[in-house]
Amino acid sequence: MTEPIVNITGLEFNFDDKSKTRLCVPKMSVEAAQTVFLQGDSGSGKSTLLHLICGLWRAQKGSLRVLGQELTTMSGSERDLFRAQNIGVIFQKLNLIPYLSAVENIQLACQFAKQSISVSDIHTLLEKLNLPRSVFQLSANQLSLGQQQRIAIARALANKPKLIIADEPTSALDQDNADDFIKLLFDVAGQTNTGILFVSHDTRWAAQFDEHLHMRELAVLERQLAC
Ligand SMILES: Nc1ncnc2c1ncn2[C@@H]1O[C@H](COP(=O)(O)OP(=O)(O)OP(=O)(O)O)[C@@H](O)[C@H]1O
Repeated sequence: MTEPIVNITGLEFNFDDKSKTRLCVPKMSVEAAQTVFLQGDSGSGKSTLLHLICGLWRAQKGSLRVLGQELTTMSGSERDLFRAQNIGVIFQKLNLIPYLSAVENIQLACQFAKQSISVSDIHTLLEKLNLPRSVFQLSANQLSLGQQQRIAIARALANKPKLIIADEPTSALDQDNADDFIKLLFDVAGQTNTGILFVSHDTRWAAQFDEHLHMRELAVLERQLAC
């Protein structure tokens, strides 16, 4: 049997803060090409969990394997490279470089992942995402939010990741743009057999996902306030 692309057992993450906040995730998995909608109350630890799965943060205890690699024993730079090469990340804050064009933003992400991509492949990807050719060379800050979202998806897909992690990616969009965004994400991920772990407060789309997880069944957030 193949291992899930995300495979968590007995994970514990302690914030380095006075409140001694700890997130515990006994068990969680995402299968290859599976789409998972993750829901939870504000402050329940959704973003923290995604930061751990992306390798932005490192848990102190337990096991967190992504695509067969144990992230808890990697150094920060190893996790950065692993993320760049294997995980497409789309956060609410798109983190595009504002003065670079769509094409340059994607090239930069590929350079960081030590992978090469041709300009014509970038154009094909951007066209697939319905970004008009006329804006390919404009800087990101000259584009609409919806266009910037498309670049963020293209950048997340450029390295052909097996997993996309999206943390409230639609919260800055109006309903029509948000619906378009989800459709695009599913279309492109479906064509490439990419798994999706998607966090949102908006449950309208939950039914479209293969699995619907809730933080209260998945994790415990403990806080011991210092006296
Ligand atoms: N850098 C930090 N240092 C200490 N505690 C933090 C830090 N970031 C988050 N927390 C705490 O961890 C808990 C989980 O936060 P997190 O951002 O993961 O929740 P969330 O479910 O994503 O919330 P929301 O839906 O409001 O974005 C919160 O109680 C928060 O106060």
